[in-house]
Amino acid sequence: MIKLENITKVFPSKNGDVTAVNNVNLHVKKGEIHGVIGYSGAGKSTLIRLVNLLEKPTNGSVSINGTELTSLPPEKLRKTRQKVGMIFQHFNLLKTATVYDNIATPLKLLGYDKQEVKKRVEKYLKIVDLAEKQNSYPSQLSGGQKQRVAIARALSQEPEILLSDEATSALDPETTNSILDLLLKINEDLGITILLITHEMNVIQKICDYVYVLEKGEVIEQSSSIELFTNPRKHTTKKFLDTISQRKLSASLISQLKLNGTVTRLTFIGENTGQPLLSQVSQKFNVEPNILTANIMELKNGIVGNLVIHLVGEPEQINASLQFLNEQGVATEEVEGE
Ligand SMILES: Nc1ncnc2c1ncn2[C@@H]1O[C@H](COP(=O)(O)OP(=O)(O)OP(=O)(O)O)[C@@H](O)[C@H]1O
Repeated sequence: MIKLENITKVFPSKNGDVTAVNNVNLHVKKGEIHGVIGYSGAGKSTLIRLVNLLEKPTNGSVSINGTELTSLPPEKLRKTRQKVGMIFQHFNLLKTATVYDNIATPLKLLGYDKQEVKKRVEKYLKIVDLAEKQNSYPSQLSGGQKQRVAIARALSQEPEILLSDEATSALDPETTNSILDLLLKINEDLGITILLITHEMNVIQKICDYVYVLEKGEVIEQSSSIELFTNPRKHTTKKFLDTISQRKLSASLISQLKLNGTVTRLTFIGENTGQPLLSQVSQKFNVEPNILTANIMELKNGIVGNLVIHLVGEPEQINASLQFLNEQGVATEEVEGE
């Protein structure tokens, strides 16, 4: 559905060229939700703007439904762009227009007649649960409601793809959740493919099927969400995971605990709390496992559990216990003090 191949974007500047996006490949299949996560300056905004050619790539190709966009004549590009809706961090609503007109105006400009415009505005306001606000002005709405209007406006052009540029970054956690629920509903009920950029791991956790970690313009790690949450490889990915789980323990505590054992993170898929396995470990081997932190993360496609344990015992017994846990499908990772 969306395919970026070897995409690079270089901005020339007085102090030398800036490579905002460097040789990125990305493939979003129909009906999936993919997320790009990265810190400020990683190149996220540039990357998402390359998808509908709001930025022209310096190198590489962008295809939507098999159509290569970079070589399309303007009229055909305009038509293809209509398949791609976009929502933004700051909503981009017209302050002087009512909710109704914010959605209706772009439709009128596209040439739809009055009846069709009315039908669509009402249909999509209902989908975003704001039917009663059509005569309000943006200043009379909360942030979450403004984003709902922006979503209705994007949907009213009946796109196949929705691009989300930090759509929840300006919202509080509860409102963020309700907007993410709405995006899930849109994806499921209307079959719309979603590509989003974010710096918030909870957004990835809640709605993404697949994740790309972007750093200095490059994708440094990519995988299904479940794989990323169970087996993060890069330091940056682990730092993002630290923001949503109690993965961090103080360095001094870890050093102290390591005097008579190891501190190990166990990650497993499913609701199993890990407790029965730990009982087996202490029965089979001469070790004593103590749970230091525990949490369960609900992802879009499953549940990932995380336990940090202090395993007390002789090194050979500890190694044998860890091997046993690996054989049971539990990922183990030694926790370092930072
Ligand atoms: N029009 C431009 N001209 C020159 N440099 C640019 C331009 N747009 C972006 N950049 C540079 O490209 C790099 C990536 O910027 P980009 O805005 O894509 O990152 P980001 O991950 O979206 O960051 P943020 O979350 O802060 O918006 C930065 O170094 C930025 O300064």
